[in-house]
Amino acid sequence: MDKLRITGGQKLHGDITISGAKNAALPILCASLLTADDIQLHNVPRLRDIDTACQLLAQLGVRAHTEGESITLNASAITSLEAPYELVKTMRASILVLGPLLARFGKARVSLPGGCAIGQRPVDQHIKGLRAMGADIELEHGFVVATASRLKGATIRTDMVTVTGTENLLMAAVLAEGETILENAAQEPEIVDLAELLIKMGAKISGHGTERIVIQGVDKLHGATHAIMPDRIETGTFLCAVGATGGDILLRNTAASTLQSTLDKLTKAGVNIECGPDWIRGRMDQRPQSVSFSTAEHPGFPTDMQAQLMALNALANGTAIIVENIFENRFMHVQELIRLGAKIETDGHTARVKGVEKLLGARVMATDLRASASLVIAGLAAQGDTIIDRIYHLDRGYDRMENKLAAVGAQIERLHQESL
Ligand SMILES: CC(=O)N[C@H]1[C@@H](OP(=O)(O)OP(=O)(O)OC[C@H]2O[C@@H](n3ccc(=O)[nH]c3=O)[C@H](O)[C@@H]2O)O[C@H](CO)[C@@H](O)[C@@H]1O
Ligand SMILES: C=C(OP(=O)(O)O)C(=O)O
Repeated sequence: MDKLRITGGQKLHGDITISGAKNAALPILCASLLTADDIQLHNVPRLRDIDTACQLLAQLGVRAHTEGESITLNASAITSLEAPYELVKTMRASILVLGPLLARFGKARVSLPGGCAIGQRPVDQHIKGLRAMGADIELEHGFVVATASRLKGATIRTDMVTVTGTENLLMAAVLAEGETILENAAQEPEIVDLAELLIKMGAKISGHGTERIVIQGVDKLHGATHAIMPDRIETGTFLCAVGATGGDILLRNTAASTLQSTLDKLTKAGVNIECGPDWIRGRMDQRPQSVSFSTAEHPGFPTDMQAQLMALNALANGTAIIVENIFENRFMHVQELIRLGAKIETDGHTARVKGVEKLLGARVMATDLRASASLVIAGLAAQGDTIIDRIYHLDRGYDRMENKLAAVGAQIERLHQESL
């Protein structure tokens, strides 16, 4: 297992190009199942979840051609309607093949995604919505087994806001007969990106980006070309890093409008933020100020940024109260941040972070994707060496993170398994 070694204390200076968004690319890759024509995607991030999604699509018979950050997919010769456990267990977003397979082929068998470290994460709302559209769904031997002659439009109100739930139902509804209304829909920018691709493919969708999405089903979709939106979480992660270390970084190929709540909190923490049409500059020349926050659905503060902003707070002047409202078990980075010298207490969904003047490098373990990112940020600001173990979590969702950080002055290197 690879590790990262970081020698902290370097200020970050320079440019970083932000990659395409993992959480937009994953549903969009699955949307290729909705047509027999080519789907040509650009700005696809290079990371492990994308490889897993491509393996899953290949297993279903989708042909893919990759060239740099572009992938062309063709689902004209599907050979299987089953997403096996081996692939689904490594990536929960695999459940996103359910809606498209059912809508186009009337059948799908998808392994139930395993309980992941950050919470239980059931898929009951995906199932409830597809049933409302007329699908017959059974849970058999750990698989969701779904059939439908043709899905029928319905008004669906999910019990809570769910991002992949909204995406699955959206992809099912575009080929259903009649009108579907998704109420209490997720409003995340990644939903908008998916809807924009589907519209290019001939889907009739309105209201995406609001809590009520209206879809008029069509008989057939066609090919399209689309560039994946920039990754707002990668953007926010690098801004937290410069907030913790100090310095001046220019993030290119990003979109400030997709991360306003994060930018607001970073500004309160003392980071000087300037935005242009496709760039954000973050400058920091002081000790950060503590900033309290609660995670919420978009446009609220994203749970996927909670760990990173906690790392910044660990070094801040003052005490921050952080409330995690989306996942029941998303504080696993706390124990590791404490190993670096942070002063954090948790009580249920609330963490109290009393900023310290310095962190000291130590050996720590990554427990999930954003927890790993928080340890990188803390390690960059800590005195001495930090070794982060189990960085396969980081590789799931960050595109060559250590290279991007090294290019702006961080002392960070990957220790490959064989060199350990
Ligand atoms: C690939 C992807 O886009 N992942 C993102 C997506 O995950 P994901 O789509 O899995 O997260 P959801 O929005 O579905 O989850 C929100 C909450 O609803 C619960 N829930 C969800 C569905 C369901 O059927 N039943 C149920 O109880 C979940 O356990 C969680 O407590 O949104 C999360 C919330 O912004 C982000 O942290 C993830 O990075
Ligand atoms: C939790 C995340 O991803 P996933 O839903 O793929 O586990 C994330 O991107 O932070």
